[in-house]
Amino acid sequence: LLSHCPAVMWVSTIAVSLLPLCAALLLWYRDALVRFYWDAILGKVRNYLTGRSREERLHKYVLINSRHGQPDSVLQTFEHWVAEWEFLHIFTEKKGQFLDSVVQRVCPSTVLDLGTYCGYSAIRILRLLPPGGRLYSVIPDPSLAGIAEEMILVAGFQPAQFQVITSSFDEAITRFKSYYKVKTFDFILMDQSEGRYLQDLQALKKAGLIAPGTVILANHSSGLAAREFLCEVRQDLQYQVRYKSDGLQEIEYLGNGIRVVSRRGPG
Ligand SMILES: C[S@@+](CC[C@H](N)C(=O)[O-])C[C@H]1O[C@@H](n2cnc3c(N)ncnc32)[C@H](O)[C@@H]1O
Repeated sequence: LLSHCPAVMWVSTIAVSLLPLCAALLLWYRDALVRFYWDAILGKVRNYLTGRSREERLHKYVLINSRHGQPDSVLQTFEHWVAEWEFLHIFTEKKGQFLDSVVQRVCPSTVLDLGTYCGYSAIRILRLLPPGGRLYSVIPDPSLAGIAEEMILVAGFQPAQFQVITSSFDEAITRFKSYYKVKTFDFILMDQSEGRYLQDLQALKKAGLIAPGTVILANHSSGLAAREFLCEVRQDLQYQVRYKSDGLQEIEYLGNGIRVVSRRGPG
């Protein structure tokens, strides 16, 4: 009987025709949905039950379970936490290996890590820096900065090798030359919110903190929020997008150098 009702037939037709769109949207926003699920529901329940934030729970777990002074053990303990306990938005597995390969190739002396979070990517980079290399890592939230700094120290790095900066990204960028005496960065990891990528890149350039040869690795740069950033670096002949892998874009600042045909990397 229902199949003879025109209204039901219309609704069914529309529902079926919208299915591919819904599937595409689910696929496109799957990372955001996973994040929402963990952040909004399970995370809050756990915060309530333990009286600690997720990052404080991770901090305690790493302090207890890692071998202090051994960066790889600290990194593995982070990864174990993510695999067994709670989702964290950090570089792991494929992305981490790609980050390692870029750092090893660039061999940077001065590094900027935008979006320290709990210090995972900072430790990952620090363990590959040449002697005398220094990493500056920026995170506006002071409680996260405290956790990250302790994690980096637990991994065995000395204060002379790194600086965790607790300030807005804008303020940090304006102070690198005057206060931290940074000339230019050889390598920049962009893992703050994607909507900031373009403005932070422009601010870094305006402040004279990037030079020909500076390599920028931008995470989640294929998403909608980073579209403007990606259009800019693709169109501007001063940049070369060199490798793409798993949502990561490796970009080299050439200045007025010559742009060569782009190469595809692993992944
Ligand atoms: C994806 S996490 C960085 C993860 C880190 N790179 C790692 O792998 O260990 C990004 C961090 O930057 C912070 N962040 C991003 N955009 C921000 C903004 N506009 N203001 C304040 N904090 C921001 C987030 O709160 C989070 O702590």
